[in-house]
Amino acid sequence: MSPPAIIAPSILSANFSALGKDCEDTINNGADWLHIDIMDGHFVPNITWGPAVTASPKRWVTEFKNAGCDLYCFHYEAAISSTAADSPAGTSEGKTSPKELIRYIHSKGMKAGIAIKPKTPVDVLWDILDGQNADERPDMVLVMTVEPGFGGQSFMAEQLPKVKALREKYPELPIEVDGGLSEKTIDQAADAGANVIVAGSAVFGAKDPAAVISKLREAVEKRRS
Ligand SMILES: O=C(CO)[C@H](O)[C@H](O)COP(=O)(O)O
Ligand SMILES: [Fe+2]
Repeated sequence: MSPPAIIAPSILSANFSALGKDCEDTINNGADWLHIDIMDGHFVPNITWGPAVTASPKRWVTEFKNAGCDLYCFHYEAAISSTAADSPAGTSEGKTSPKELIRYIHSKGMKAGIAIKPKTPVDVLWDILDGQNADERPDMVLVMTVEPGFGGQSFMAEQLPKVKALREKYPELPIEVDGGLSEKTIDQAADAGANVIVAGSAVFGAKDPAAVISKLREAVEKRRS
């Protein structure tokens, strides 16, 4: 059976002056996960939160584990462009490949996700998903459906063939979509096979966030086979 619906509101669209309350309300409204975008002003043209964030996805694994993260999802493109200087403080582990980074995240007791930007072909993931070592395989793939950087952008339906190709090849893999998801776009994403749904403005901008979360969930659940 395909994996269950997981609704992950992006707190990028929350009220930053009442973040704790917004997060609590969102969980009470039925969200499964909270999606926290770590943006560094370098990989994407925006800065969000995190300790003095850099372009390296490996640099902050331990810090985010200690801060309570369960799943650490990094960008494939950031990993392949990282350098030795991006290693975690106090280590000299050198350049990080996506497989090494997944193994490192697992060694810290977190699940690992790998994200691809709209211009990155899905083919780059096959070798990683088919890796011989289970420790080096991701627990989730994220197909970005906007250029990462900002909430409130339009959904890029042309990214959905990537989701479809992933779902056909990996019936049980959690597949996340992020960017422009709402009651208007969820059907296309769910049809393609996405089950982890990130929604920022659609949830935080809604009069009834619980109803939106529930509709997003229903759309995924009714397509499960
Ligand atoms: O990763 C992101 C942007 O890079 C956000 O998670 C995403 O944009 C969510 O916002 P919205 O649902 O409003 O598009
Ligand atoms: Fe995001």
